[in-house]
Amino acid sequence: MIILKNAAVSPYLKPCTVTIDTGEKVALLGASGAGKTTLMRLMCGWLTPTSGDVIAPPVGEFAYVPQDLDASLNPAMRVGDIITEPVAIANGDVAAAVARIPELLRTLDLPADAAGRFPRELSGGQRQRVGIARALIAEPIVVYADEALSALDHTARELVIELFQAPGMTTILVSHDLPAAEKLSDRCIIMADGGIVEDISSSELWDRTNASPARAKLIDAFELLHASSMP
Ligand SMILES: Nc1ncnc2c1ncn2[C@@H]1O[C@H](COP(=O)(O)OP(=O)(O)OP(=O)(O)O)[C@@H](O)[C@H]1O
Repeated sequence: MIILKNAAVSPYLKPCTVTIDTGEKVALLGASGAGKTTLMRLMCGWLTPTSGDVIAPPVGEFAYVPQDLDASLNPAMRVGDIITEPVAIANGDVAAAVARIPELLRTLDLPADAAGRFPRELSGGQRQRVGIARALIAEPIVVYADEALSALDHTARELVIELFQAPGMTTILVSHDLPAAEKLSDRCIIMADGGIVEDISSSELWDRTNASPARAKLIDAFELLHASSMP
């Protein structure tokens, strides 16, 4: 469970109060600069609130999937070591993590011998999937994904969508992609000007009745983009 009680990061984030239950799938939505990453960093414990409280799983129990998965891989390390690195850093059971690699490679549709290769010996899409394997190796109970999905190729995206649906896994994802947020989450937290302005069920995402100005703008932007991409 993640609990924020009036948690603020002055001057960037206004007091935010939110409770996320274990297993919930939550999307953080909002325009650029709305405060999504700041809120996520607060939940990860990478930022300390200047006021209020944050209760969230500690390092070792959550995974963070960065936006640029490919660039997050160390080119000088072999894929197997890259994948198990978070376990080694957390002083976890590296041998058990190594034993999980073959299954993870299969799940993510990566070559069976990928662990012995360097990132440059894989395709761009395969490297992205190595980044996902790295995030999932420690069997996190919470996964934070900061705009990670938009950069994924189709196969990796579908795989990640499936993995994120695992019951019991809490997923918090920052997204600019409304259809993806609707598909991947049960709940949408809409942010604007450094604060939470709406906390709604994903089924209400497209309903303009009582929509906050921030959500109405997101819907407008999506429709504009969608209309302009029509022939
Ligand atoms: N360390 C910092 N120094 C200065 N400004 C900061 C810092 N951290 C956050 N901000 C500001 O706080 C606001 C929220 O930033 P944040 O990165 O959380 O937005 P976001 O909603 O994730 O945006 P984007 O979608 O563009 O990534 C922005 O105005 C940003 O410039």
